[in-house]
Amino acid sequence: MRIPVMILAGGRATRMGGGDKPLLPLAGGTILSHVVDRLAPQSAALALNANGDPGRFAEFGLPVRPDSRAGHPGPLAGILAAMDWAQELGVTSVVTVPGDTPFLPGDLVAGLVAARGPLGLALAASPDAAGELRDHPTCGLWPVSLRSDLAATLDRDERRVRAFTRRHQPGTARWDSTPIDPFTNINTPADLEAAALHLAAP
Ligand SMILES: Nc1nc2c(ncn2[C@@H]2O[C@H](COP(=O)(O)OP(=O)(O)OP(=O)(O)O)[C@@H](O)[C@H]2O)c(=O)[nH]1
Repeated sequence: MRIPVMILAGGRATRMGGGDKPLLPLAGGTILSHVVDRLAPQSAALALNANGDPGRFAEFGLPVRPDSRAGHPGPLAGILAAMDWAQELGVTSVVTVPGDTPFLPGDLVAGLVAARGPLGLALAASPDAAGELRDHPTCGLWPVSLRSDLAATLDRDERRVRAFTRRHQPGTARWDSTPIDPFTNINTPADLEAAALHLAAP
């Protein structure tokens, strides 16, 4: 099953000092180019969720969709935009990934599809430093059937992605480090430096 993927790039990057974190240079490309390279072979269609002038992402040639609900900060607004896009495409599910995770697995979409819960929701997960399995709630497979519940959640000004996913019995797809955790995200300049070193290693 080929499923569309939306890359969430609507954050404010406060820990990075502001601006478009996905467009920061990384190992001969940008953080976002690494995300796109990993997702393009496994998705039926790719789009970006970002607000403001879409022209700054022109080099990628991807559709850029703003948050469906302006004034609702946080990733849930981006996930709603992904569901709206999926509905327009006439498909029943959509995958979202954060735009600041350059090491995503090459079998992400297939793994999420295989792990779907009873309502069709699946989240990616990986063990943390203590070995505890930790889910990554912005990296998941979302059934469009949850759209009206998600819109109502935003209308109530609830912003926590985990609180939303817990209500919908998510399945969990696990990936281990190879040797880096594939869901490592880049939040700070030190994270960016560490990612560049990892990619430069032989
Ligand atoms: N559409 C949308 N996506 C968001 C928003 N805030 C965060 N995200 C996305 O959610 C994912 C996780 O974001 P965070 O790391 O929590 O936030 P960030 O803006 O990237 O960075 P910080 O401001 O440093 O926390 C990333 O893919 C962000 O692009 C938002 O207000 N709207």
